[in-house]
Amino acid sequence: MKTILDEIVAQKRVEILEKQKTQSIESFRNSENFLLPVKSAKVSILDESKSGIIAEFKRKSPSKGFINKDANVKEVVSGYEKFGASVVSVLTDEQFFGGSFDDLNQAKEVLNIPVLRKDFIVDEFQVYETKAIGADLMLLIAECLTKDEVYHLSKTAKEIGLEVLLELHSEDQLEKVNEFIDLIGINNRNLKNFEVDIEKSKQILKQLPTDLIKVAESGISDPKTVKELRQAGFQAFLIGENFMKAENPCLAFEQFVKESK
Ligand SMILES: O=P(O)(O)OC[C@@H](O)[C@@H](O)c1c[nH]c2ccccc12
Repeated sequence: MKTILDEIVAQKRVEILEKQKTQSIESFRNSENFLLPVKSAKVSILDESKSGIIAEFKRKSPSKGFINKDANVKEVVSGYEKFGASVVSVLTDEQFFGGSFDDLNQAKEVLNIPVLRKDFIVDEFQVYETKAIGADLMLLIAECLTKDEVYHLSKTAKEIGLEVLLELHSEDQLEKVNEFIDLIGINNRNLKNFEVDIEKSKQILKQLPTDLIKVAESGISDPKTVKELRQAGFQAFLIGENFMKAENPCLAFEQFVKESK
């Protein structure tokens, strides 16, 4: 059966082909951002003066539809940083998540903490693009990549200075972890059917390499859950919808951080 993830990836491949008509890896290499140093998410997450939260800017999602269509990106992400976010995640997929490069650029303009490009990266072209648009790290989703693809894409990312967050959803994807991965995310949300199961993160955690930063992703809406996951051994928490759906995402974030300490 064709899943939403298959649909998104198929669409990505169409977009990449379209972009390749006018852009090339070479053009990315020559871009202004390309030689700029990246900010380390690893370092920021381990900085104990911050919350450990990777706060996400997400306008919509395939599972929820519009969450906050017209949110002001600069306002929201500045609040995230001010109240202790370790990293900001910005969706750059347009069709399914309502994101854009412009959102990422605007976020970059006001932030001092690292910015994660949240998208569906399936081709080397997008890795170079990620650096060219000024992101500090990128997401790779194990579910839609072979072990070889994860290896190749993460190696390329490291070569150009980007950090890599590899997202896993099940134990059998652990074999895709390699030496170029900086952070491992366990997605509580099954991208095939959108079911959320917090216990999932805890189960897989026990089997993760100890030297990597471990991120619990998705479906977190209670500060107590963060405490619980931190106790279990997670160092970072990727949270989007819970803040974005609030009338004032910054305030919601501030409150959440206080209660999750
Ligand atoms: O909004 P939530 O439930 O707090 O989840 C954030 C983040 O984990 C989620 O947006 C996400 C996790 N993996 C992804 C892959 C692609 C797009 C989005 C995602």
